[in-house]
Amino acid sequence: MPAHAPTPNPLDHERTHLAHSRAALRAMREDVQALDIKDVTANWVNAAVLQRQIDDRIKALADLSHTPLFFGRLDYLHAPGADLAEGAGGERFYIGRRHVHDADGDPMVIDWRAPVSQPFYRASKKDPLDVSLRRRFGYTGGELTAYEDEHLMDATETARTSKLLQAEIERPRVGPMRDIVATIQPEQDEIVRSGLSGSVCVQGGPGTGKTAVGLHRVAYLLYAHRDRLARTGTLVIGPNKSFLHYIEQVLPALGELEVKQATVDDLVASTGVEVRGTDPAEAAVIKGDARMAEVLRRAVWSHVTTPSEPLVVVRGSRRWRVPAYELATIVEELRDRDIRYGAAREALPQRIAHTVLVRMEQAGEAPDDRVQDAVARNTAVKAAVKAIWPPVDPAKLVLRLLNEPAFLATHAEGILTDDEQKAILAPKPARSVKAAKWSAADAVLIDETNDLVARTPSLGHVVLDEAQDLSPMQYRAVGRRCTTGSATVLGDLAQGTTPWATASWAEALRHLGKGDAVVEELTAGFRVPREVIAYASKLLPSISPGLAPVESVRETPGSLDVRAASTPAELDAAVVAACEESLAHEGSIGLIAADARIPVLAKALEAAGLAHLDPGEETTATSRLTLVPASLAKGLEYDYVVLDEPTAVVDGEPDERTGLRRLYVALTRAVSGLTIVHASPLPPQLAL
Ligand SMILES: Nc1ncnc2c1ncn2[C@@H]1O[C@H](COP(=O)(O)OP(=O)(O)OP(=O)(O)O)[C@@H](O)[C@H]1O
Repeated sequence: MPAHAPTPNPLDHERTHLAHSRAALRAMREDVQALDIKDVTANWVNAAVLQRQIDDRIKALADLSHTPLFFGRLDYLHAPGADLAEGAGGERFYIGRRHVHDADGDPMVIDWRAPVSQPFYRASKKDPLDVSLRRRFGYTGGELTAYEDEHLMDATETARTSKLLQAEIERPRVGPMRDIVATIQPEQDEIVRSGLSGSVCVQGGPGTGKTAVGLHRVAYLLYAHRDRLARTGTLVIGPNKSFLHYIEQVLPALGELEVKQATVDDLVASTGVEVRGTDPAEAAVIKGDARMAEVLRRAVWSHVTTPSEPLVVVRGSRRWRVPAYELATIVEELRDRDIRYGAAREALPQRIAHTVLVRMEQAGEAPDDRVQDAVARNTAVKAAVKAIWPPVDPAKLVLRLLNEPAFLATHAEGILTDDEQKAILAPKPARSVKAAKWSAADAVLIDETNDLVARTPSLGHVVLDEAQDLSPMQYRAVGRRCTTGSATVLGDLAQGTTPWATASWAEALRHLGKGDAVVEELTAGFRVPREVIAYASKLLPSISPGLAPVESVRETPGSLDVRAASTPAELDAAVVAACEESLAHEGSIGLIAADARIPVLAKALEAAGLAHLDPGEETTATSRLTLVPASLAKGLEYDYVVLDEPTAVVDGEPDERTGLRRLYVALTRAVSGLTIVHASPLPPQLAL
């Protein structure tokens, strides 16, 4: 499409292009709807698969009235690739969520993930990347109402912060998390578009866009490596169900419907045990320690015994004898090979049969493969295999370790101290796998054991969000699900609130098996206004001394309000009043409080006639107030936050540092305003 001369009213011109693009999208959809697959395939299975693909495509081509079809425009000085094709002039591209073409196949809108779209996110005055004009579009209720230009090659034009970007970030939040495809920042884009083969770890303070970046990276990778990832699969791992519910619409909005989501607990649920118990912190820390992997490895492999008896296989009138030392050699060879316990066990009968076959050949017989198979299935061989290399049931093995002090002592010798062993032994012995009160950490141990017995299948790419909270054993559980794929690890060391939270990314990545991942840092904050993040950052020296505070991109005067109630009795009323005031604004409101305060506050809200939601329930235009236990606030955000009694949030945790970290999370959930209401004195760090 040739570059046009400037028209008198650019907005009209752009609206025309929008109308034409929409018509083109409609035509694309109609084309797919008109497809008749009756003659293409007679096989009903193929037909069903094809029909599903067509239905998905029709869904993906829907024109959603509130999702702008394009959000940007790039005018190149030369047509991309002009250096290869002489004589090509400038070219104009509209950038949107999906590719749209006209009846001739010429592009009307280019997918944001295509290489020609990249300068929309990366070009700068310093490095214009051949772009003479970058235009951003503003929409109101689906109508194109504004645009903003940057002439990247005009040295006289002064750089301004984008009002459209500011408006996009401050657009009131109701409903689930949304995509940021129109406003991805250059440092975020570098992460989004980094290659599939390498793993990336992103350290970033609250609201720096880690989750957003991780999700857009998945969308990008699916675009760039669609076939490979369709085969191997992609997975997003988040801390809990309400968080996953909050983010679940982002990828579908970007046209990606196939990405799975799970918590770490969901992953290890494949072990089949029901998690009904909890561990004291001390036991959970030890069970989550990477040393447990070695204890389990030893315990599994301890089942293999060195054969001391010869094996005699009777076939017809002949007896074939394999002496014990030869069996021992086979066993040693299998042990030394880097294969799983179960795979080696399956290989053993064939190995023995092979030895028998060699003997037969030496005796002048000419046995074929069928004879080898028959020998492998021979009762004596089966019995020998069972004795030498018995099957291991992972749940039963972990049950024994946690219930039989002597069994644990044998395998934990030199790895866990006596006290550590005592700490993880079940207080009340459980009789069976079914009867045991398994904890979440136990399920991870079983999952590790499963993998020692049979290799866990690997996905193509895994995004791990809020990664700082995982134990080493949990990292291993995630890592074995992407051994042949790559990972995007997202987190903030200052927000680690589990007793086993990681102290360094290098260590976490090692446990994950991705020690070579690049660690990137995001420091620009998009969520929290400057005043609020500065206040919360006062906690940083106490909770994560090495970390730099987030630099908010947003100045919102009056965004922080700290109110003291004179008595505890007044506190509830003051909190309710603060919620009522917040509800006068547009957007979502989160009342965050120590978990123990939730029932009291729920009653107070009810008494005041204020209906509230639980985290994970969707906010709507009429139901905008969510009552959030501090333990579930991580990763979530609200336009206005009322924070109840900070000291209670701190005191709700087993130690002060964890308490202050929990408070840091709670203080950093607000997009437009934070009101803190307290009756007890604030933690001294905040008073500084
Ligand atoms: N480039 C951007 N343009 C517009 N909004 C953005 C951008 N980057 C991030 N945001 C917005 O900032 C908010 C915070 O992003 P996100 O939840 O991804 O941050 P986070 O780093 O994961 O935060 P936390 O550590 O609290 O989990 C979201 O509303 C997100 O949409």
